[in-house]
Amino acid sequence: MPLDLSLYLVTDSTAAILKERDLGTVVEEALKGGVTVVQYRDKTSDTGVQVETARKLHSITQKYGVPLLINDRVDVAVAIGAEGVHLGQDDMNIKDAKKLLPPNAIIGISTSSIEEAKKAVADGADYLGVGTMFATPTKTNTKSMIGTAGTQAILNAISDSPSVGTVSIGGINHTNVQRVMYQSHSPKKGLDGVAIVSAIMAADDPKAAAEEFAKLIKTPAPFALTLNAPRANEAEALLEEVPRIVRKMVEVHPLVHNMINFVVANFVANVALSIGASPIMSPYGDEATDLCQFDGALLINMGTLTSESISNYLKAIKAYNQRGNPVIYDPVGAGATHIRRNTVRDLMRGGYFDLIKGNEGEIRQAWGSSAVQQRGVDSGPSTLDNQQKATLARDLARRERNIVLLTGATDYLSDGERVIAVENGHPLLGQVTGTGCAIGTISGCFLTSHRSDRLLAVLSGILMYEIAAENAASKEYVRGPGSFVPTFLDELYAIRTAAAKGDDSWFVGRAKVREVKV
Ligand SMILES: Cc1ncc(COP(=O)(O)OP(=O)(O)O)c(N)n1
Ligand SMILES: Cc1ncsc1CCOP(=O)(O)O
Repeated sequence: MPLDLSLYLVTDSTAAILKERDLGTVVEEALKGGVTVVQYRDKTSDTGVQVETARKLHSITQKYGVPLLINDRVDVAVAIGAEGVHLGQDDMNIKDAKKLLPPNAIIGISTSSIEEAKKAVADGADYLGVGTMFATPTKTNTKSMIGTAGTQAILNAISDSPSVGTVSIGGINHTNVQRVMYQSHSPKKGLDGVAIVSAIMAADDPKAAAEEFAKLIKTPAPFALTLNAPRANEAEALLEEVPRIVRKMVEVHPLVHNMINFVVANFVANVALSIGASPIMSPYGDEATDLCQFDGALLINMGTLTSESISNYLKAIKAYNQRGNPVIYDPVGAGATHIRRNTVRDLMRGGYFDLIKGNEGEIRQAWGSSAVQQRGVDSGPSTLDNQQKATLARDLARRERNIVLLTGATDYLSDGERVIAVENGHPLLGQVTGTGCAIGTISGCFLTSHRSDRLLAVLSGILMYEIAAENAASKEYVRGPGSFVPTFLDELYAIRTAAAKGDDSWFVGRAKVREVKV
């Protein structure tokens, strides 16, 4: 029987999940919906009951040509002639299980670290249950939550073993399954599927739930990033396209939904209006289901975080992710408090960000560096040299499979392959609150208007913004931050007006951009 791990059902007979229903009926419905493997997992029944139940389930799975695996109990698998077993780290080891099982039996094992995964491969496992992906009420005694980043690291470590299958398990549902498959991906090895308990077993209609999973697994995530192969002179090639992308953004007049801190909301809304976009400031997560229909971008800026913000953010991220519209994350002050540190972790687990934008301290926190202590929202003294900043931006973008912008005197922008350094801008930008936050909004406008190359979209936004700042600062009547702000808005507006007329002269010879090799 071939092993197709794409939609792997793990059974659960507890009242909370199975309710009053018959296990065999629920499993059969799930099989009708497209489940490709069934694992019988029963932590409480006596051996006799387990053998009887397993035999009944086997007669059902055989009708659908789907393998039945038994959780933990090699003896039960042997007794009923099941296709294989799923073992935990504390169960019988693979070598001993092989002695008891027929030669073609399937053996899977749970792994939550690189060491466990490498050992499982060396011991001859057919597939690995990799997890726990996300916290789940179905199993609370899990060893560690590894998320997509931990899963990617495991896949990377065993990428020279293409024949060993992998499924992710823990907290996977219809909302996150595409992101789990997309982000849990190393260059040479991706997941073969997902293992699901409650999202199918507890569903009112297990057949429909399985069908929906099968459909989602086959379809690329709506936010999947197409990586454009770097060209010989990448920076120059990108720059040639910038004026066209700015013109396009002005034409599109994009909507940008800002969940932004109250300190900068007014300024940021004015920046968006000046460039020809349409801003809406809405911290209310339930509004996102309506707002995302307009195909604009969502900005999450956690500058003035409250106890209610997080659930609002997660609702909005879910709506925009499902629709495939850009989501930008600005983890303001990410390393300032333990609440913010946890929020970064929870939001990054909770949804997909097309762009993560922040200063050095914030990007290091998003990466998960320990001992990042920001003083307030400032980055604090830099601990990284330029090459390290470029590498950090590249690594985070590669891990998250998105775009990362690390801001500073030099901005580093990466899609995981290319790294572009931008040296435009003016020191007065650092003297006005909200000028950093506005880059998140600007990026949203450009990501909405130009979807085929997200790095180019964000680069175009940064250049429009920073060249306008240089133009403003060069006026002799600009004496400091106070006179800079209105002039800056005027200069953004001037570029927008020029672009609308097809005039690209604002850009000629102005970009200070280079490609960084890391
Ligand atoms: C496919 C898959 N992966 C992981 C597990 C978890 O197994 P284990 O760690 O042994 O925990 P229990 O399931 O025994 O509670 C699994 N069952 N299936
Ligand atoms: C068996 C198991 N092992 C790790 S998490 C888990 C339970 C997954 O359940 P659910 O799919 O309901 O989150």
